[in-house]
Amino acid sequence: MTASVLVLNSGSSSIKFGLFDISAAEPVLLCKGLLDEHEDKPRLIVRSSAGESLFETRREAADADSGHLFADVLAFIEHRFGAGGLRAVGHRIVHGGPDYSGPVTLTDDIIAKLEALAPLAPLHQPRCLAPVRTIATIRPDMMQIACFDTAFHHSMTPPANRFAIPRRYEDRGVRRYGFHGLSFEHVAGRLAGIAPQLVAKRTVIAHLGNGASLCALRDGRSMDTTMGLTPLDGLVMGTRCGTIDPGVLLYLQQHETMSVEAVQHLLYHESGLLGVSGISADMRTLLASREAAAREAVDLFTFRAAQEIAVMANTLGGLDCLVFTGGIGEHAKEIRSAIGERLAWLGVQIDAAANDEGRERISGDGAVDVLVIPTNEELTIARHCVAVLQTIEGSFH
Ligand SMILES: Nc1ncnc2c1ncn2[C@@H]1O[C@H](COP(=O)(O)OP(=O)(O)O)[C@@H](O)[C@H]1O
Ligand SMILES: CC(=O)OP(=O)(O)O
Ligand SMILES: [Mg+2]
Repeated sequence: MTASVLVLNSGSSSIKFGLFDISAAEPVLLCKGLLDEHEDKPRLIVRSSAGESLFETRREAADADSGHLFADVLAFIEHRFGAGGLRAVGHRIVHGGPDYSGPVTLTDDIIAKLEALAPLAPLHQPRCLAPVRTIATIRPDMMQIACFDTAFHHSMTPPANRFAIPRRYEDRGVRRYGFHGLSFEHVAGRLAGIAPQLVAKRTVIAHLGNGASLCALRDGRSMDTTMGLTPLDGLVMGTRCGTIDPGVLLYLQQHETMSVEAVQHLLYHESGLLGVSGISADMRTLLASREAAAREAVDLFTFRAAQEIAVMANTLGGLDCLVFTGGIGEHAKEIRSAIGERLAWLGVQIDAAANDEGRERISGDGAVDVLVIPTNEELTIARHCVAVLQTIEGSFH
């Protein structure tokens, strides 16, 4: 019965999980899985750390809420690895609001406080918190630990985290929080291992997935980021608009007589790559398409990404290192090279062969080091869980 933690990562386009052995100092992945909700009947797929299929189950659409699938995950783990080893469940919680600069053990009061933040991350917060509620019901004694996307950006200070609106709103928490912090934390840690000489340098990490944001990093700390109060700001995303003239929202409500709910739906679900292409939110589909609208959506994506990288470079006073991560950043060489070309004036130059081969370092002769570092939000959460358990229970290694 190995001491373990189960990690759940609910993103906007996927729910991933990982079971980690925590009996040694560094968590080791035992198995991983995906809750696939894209088809009619949601599917749970579990694989070994080497990728071999271990378990698969489908649910009828009628009882398709992911809560039942999490009950299946727990049952599978107890069957395969023995009951009693699981010490905690760690969750990626997208919005932590102003209070949490690190992980926290969940109580009913804290869960209620996090649920109240749902309007600030409507695509994510309910999906992150649903399994917390399910597990609290089916395993009331199980320790649950929240790890926040916002926590890494607590190092941001004014003016980077300030909006130009009256101060009284800032006092009520209306400011830039930033997201994808668990991903940035992992990549910053890997970068320090791969290239310690770059830690003190001016680095921008580009997390390009279904959600996408940038982090301006110096000495391992977030100095600026493209997302704000909500994960709607910044880059063009799968279905989200990113930065937009706020006058557009007023226009839609006044002249198109759209309700607040309709505008929210438009900006979170119908915009971004999907809205501009009219074809898909999925970068793979757009890159494979011959339609002009698909090319235009990809073009806007790389134009805005390069533009915002320059904004982050301004915060840092220059650019020494650019790191790509996330589903698109790790896998779409066309996107990396298009962004690189747009940033040639900043000293970015991507080596075509290294980029095509998917090497870790893809820079050519330019002044900027360009790297591709796969993210691992689940491992970051597992490490946080170990730290929390050590604080509560003392060392258990
Ligand atoms: N080989 C690939 N080439 C281009 N895009 C890819 C590739 N693999 C994944 N992607 C894109 O990555 C995005 C999903 O990113 P991911 O980080 O997995 O999502 P999430 O934000 O839900 O965690 C999708 O747009 C998908 O098309
Ligand atoms: C915060 C966010 O956008 O997350 P994701 O990329 O998982 O949608
Ligand atoms: Mg993600």
